[in-house]
Amino acid sequence: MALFEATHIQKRFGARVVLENVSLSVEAGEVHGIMGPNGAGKTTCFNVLTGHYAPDGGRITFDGQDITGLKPHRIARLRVSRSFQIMNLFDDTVVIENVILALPRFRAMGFHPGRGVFDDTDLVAEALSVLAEVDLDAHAWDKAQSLSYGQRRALEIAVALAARPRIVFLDEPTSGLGAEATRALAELIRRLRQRYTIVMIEHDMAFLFDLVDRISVIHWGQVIAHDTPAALKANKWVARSALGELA
Ligand SMILES: Nc1ncnc2c1ncn2[C@@H]1O[C@H](COP(=O)(O)OP(=O)(O)OP(=O)(O)O)[C@@H](O)[C@H]1O
Repeated sequence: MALFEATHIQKRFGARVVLENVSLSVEAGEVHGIMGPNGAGKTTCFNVLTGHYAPDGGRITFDGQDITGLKPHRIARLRVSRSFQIMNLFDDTVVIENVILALPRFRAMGFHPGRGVFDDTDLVAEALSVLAEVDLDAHAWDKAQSLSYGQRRALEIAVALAARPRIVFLDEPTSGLGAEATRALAELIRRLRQRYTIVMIEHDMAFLFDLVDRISVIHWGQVIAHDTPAALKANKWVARSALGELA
């Protein structure tokens, strides 16, 4: 049984049908890529899968449980995490604070005016271990705004990992990164894949094809192909219609 499965997902905005019939499944331990031309509906698909938009049709299951239409916080509580295309960090704070604020145990404690973010040494240790997973533990007490662009992307991923997700959705992780930072990110994802199931939208074909087990190609509101990178490269029709760079 697939860990995460979406069947016949539909989503429209007014009269505009963005997802007409999207079905995809992700196995536990897999790195799954989502690609397709600009405006194909990839981010909309993520938004539906993670509860940010309610679908107009179709069904989504996670670990056998129907999660269709659940609110984002309910889905997040099942340990489904996501990162966003636009960097979503608290810049004025130190690196580790970004992670502490995302820890489920910190969030469950609620807000108390007298309590500081760093008061609980167990939470600090937990956040440090998350930062170590993305190689940012040495920068834990630096201001978030002092990080390089590539390190900021790693911190964003750490924020997504803070909930110890069973599956993590990354929306265009290489966007805005130069060649060196992209290489470092590929290395990071190679390590993370040993612990996490990952789904990522990506435009950088070389990056994607190198890292993923399978790819779903979204075009015209549907998954037009679903296969391994090698098989997709060999599929001339897919290459012409959706992979521009490879054609
Ligand atoms: N909230 C919304 N209201 C109306 N239209 C929307 C909304 N969100 C997305 N769309 C439209 O849905 C279409 C698909 O957008 P989406 O961002 O999902 O595509 P994408 O494949 O992620 O594109 P890109 O690769 O450029 O990020 C676009 O035409 C977009 O304008």
